[in-house]
Formats: sequence, C-alpha cells, structure tokens
Amino acid sequence: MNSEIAVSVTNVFKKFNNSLVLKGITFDVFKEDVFGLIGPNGAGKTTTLRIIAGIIKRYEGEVRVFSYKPEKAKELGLISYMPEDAFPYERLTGLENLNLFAEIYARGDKKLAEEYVEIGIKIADLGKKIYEKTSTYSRGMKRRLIIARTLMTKPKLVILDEPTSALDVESAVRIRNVISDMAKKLGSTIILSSHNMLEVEYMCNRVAMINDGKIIQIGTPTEITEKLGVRNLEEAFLKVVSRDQSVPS
Ligand SMILES: Nc1ncnc2c1ncn2[C@@H]1O[C@H](COP(=O)(O)OP(=O)(O)OP(=O)(O)O)[C@@H](O)[C@H]1O
Repeated sequence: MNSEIAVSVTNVFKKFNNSLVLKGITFDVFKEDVFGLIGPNGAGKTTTLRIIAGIIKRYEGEVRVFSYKPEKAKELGLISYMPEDAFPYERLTGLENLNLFAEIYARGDKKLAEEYVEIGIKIADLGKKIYEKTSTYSRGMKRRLIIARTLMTKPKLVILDEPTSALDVESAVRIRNVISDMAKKLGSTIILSSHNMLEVEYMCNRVAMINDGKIIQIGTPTEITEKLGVRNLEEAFLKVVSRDQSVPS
C-alpha cells in the first residue's frame, strides 16, 4: 500500500451561522487510497469534502492536497469533485455531455479530449444509450454518466459525495465496481462519502467515521472491526457512538 500522503486535514473547524459543524477534524489520505468518509446525516461529510475540494474557503485549521492549498490544487486541475446532486445536461446526449467536459478539460488539445471521451464511454458503459438524450436515462444511468465524466480526465484526486445514494441495488453495485476498478486503473486517489457503511467496507481500503463534526474512528475496515471486536463497520459505528454518549463530557 502507498504511504505517501495525498490529502492532509489537520484540526479543521467550520462554523455556519455560529453553529460549529466541524469540531477539529484531522485525518490523512494516502496516494491511491479509496478512502471512505462515513457517518449519519448531518455529521459533516459534505462540508469536509467541500473544504478539500477548495469550494469552502473559510475555515480554521490546515488542509493540503498534494502539498497545495485546496484552492491552488483545484486551479491546477488536480481535483475532480462530484457533488451529491450533480446531473448531466438533459438536452444533450450522454456522448455530447462527455464531449463537452472533455473539451473544457483538454483545453484545446483535441487528441487529449478524444482520449478522455474514450475513457468516459468505457466507464459509463451505457451501450447505445450513450447516443440518446440523458432526459431518457434512469437515475442509475445518469449517475454512471456523471461518474464517468468525473473520472475520465484521470484527475489525481477524485471526490465523490454519496456516489450511490438513492440508487437501486444493481445500479449501486455497478457504480461500486466502477469506482474500485478505476481507482486501480487510473492511479487516482479517491475520497467518497456515504452513510452506507457496509458498501464503504466493500469499496474502500481506508475509512474515517465521522459523527457530529468529529472523527471517531479511522483505519482499514479490518483494523476498526478487530479493534472493537465487532463484525462490520455498522456495528463498529453503533458501538463507538453509544460508548461516547454514555461518557459525560
Ligand atoms: N451552507 C450551510 N449553511 C448552514 N448550515 C450548513 C450549511 N451546509 C451545511 N450546514 C450544516 O452543517 C451540518 C453538516 O452538514 P453536511 O452537509 O456537511 O453533513 P453530511 O454529513 O454531508 O450530511 P448528509 O449525509 O445529510 O448529506 C448540518 O447540520 C447542516 O445543516
């Protein structure tokens, strides 16, 4: 496993309207990790991802992405971020969506744009549907196209906010496989968020559990489950949360 640090998050605090939503978050992500940030609704996953992606710029603490500040890493094109509510352009076909983004990211290099699209078509794996307007796509197909669009430019850091939320089992499994597969093939570092702990256990080599703006466990899924003497990450989460709540602060 690679032990070079891709992303470091050190003692990060974030307030929204005087309400503290991140309460001193610290973790490292290693190069080529598929790193899962897991926790319940409102725990602070999206806020953390948006800070790493260079979208939220005001916070306390230090974040580095390949040694750069997130804004700089974003400017250098090192980060590709997929928000939870990302959708393709519905008036365009799947292929036109991929072409559009490939042209933007290739900055005039036609050959590179073609290469991106070729990779995108493979990742999306939509068959003939790729030639149809995305307004005719199911939710799972749209998600596959968006993930293809996010990964096809071979970014050094891919950030996926809830990549499989609201998908049926079959679509979720396909997307999980694409993510695990592409991480290996493209050599990208991937950070994803999810509240589905079992899926994260399957997909990620390292995870951080976040609850109420704090990291409560970090490690490989096996390290965490063995340390806590439980069968899976769901049980681990419940055990840590109930233990924390039973200790007066
Ligand atoms: N722009 C904002 N303004 C005010 N409060 C915000 C803003 N963004 C997030 N919050 C609050 O910060 C907290 C953490 O939200 P965040 O979206 O990071 O959680 P999450 O773990 O991603 O949740 P979910 O799983 O529901 O997407 C929540 O209480 C949320 O209401």
